Amino acid sequence: MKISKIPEPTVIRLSVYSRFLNQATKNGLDIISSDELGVLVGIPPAQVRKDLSYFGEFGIRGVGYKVPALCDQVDKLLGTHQVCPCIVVGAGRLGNYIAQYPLLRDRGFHTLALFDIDPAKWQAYADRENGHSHPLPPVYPLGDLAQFTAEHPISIGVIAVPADQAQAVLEQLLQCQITHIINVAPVILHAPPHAEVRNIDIGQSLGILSFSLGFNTL
Ligand SMILES: NC(=O)c1ccc[n+]([C@@H]2O[C@H](COP(=O)([O-])OP(=O)(O)OC[C@H]3O[C@@H](n4cnc5c(N)ncnc54)[C@H](O)[C@@H]3O)[C@@H](O)[C@H]2O)c1
Repeated sequence: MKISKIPEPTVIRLSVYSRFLNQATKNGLDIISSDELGVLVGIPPAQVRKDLSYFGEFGIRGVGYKVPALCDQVDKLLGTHQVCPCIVVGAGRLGNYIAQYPLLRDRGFHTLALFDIDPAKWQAYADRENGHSHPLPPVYPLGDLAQFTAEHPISIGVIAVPADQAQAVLEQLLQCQITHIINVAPVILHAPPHAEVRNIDIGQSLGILSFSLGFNTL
């Protein structure tokens, strides 16, 4: 099935189901109905049934869905069942956190390396490595980005640098043929149509909540 044929809001909901179903599988839940799934993830059951209809007649009529099998199908559709090699540019607090976050690794998001302009960040990695063996990804100079990406197939690049550096980093990633990008810097980036940039900004969500709370004074 071609993922491009599925509308984006459905893909977003599938990733919500995936998160829930992975946890439910770990907890040993065997069967779930679309009604139960809808209530538990906060999506109307009719919408859940419509979304899951992308899998054809997969559920057991009158019973529901086998949780591990449904989880497997959703992850296969999203592509999260396979390893997705990533790099992170900006080895600061957030960049390191993303690179080391176990849940992302569990979901196939493997950070192969971080890149930074600050020699202290490469040195910190070298010191760590000399001290003991560890599973953390290496930190390299930004100048090594082109060579590294030529030698390793990278699916996703993460931009975790200060806002005023983010556009330049985006352009460097594009030059390295990395077109699928997560940007956590609080800035709007300008990307060509063939690139897909996803922005993640807690500040933006706070603004929306602040409005919902009625904090506006107009
Ligand atoms: N998305 C969110 O909700 C959220 C939350 C917190 C922070 N942020 C943003 O994430 C970004 C990183 O935050 P942080 O706290 O990790 O910052 P940080 O200062 O700890 O780390 C930034 C790193 O980027 C490196 N850097 C600077 N310019 C670079 C360049 N051109 N190329 C490569 N590396 C470069 C720095 O040397 C540093 O190691 C910032 O833009 C920050 O505003 C976003």
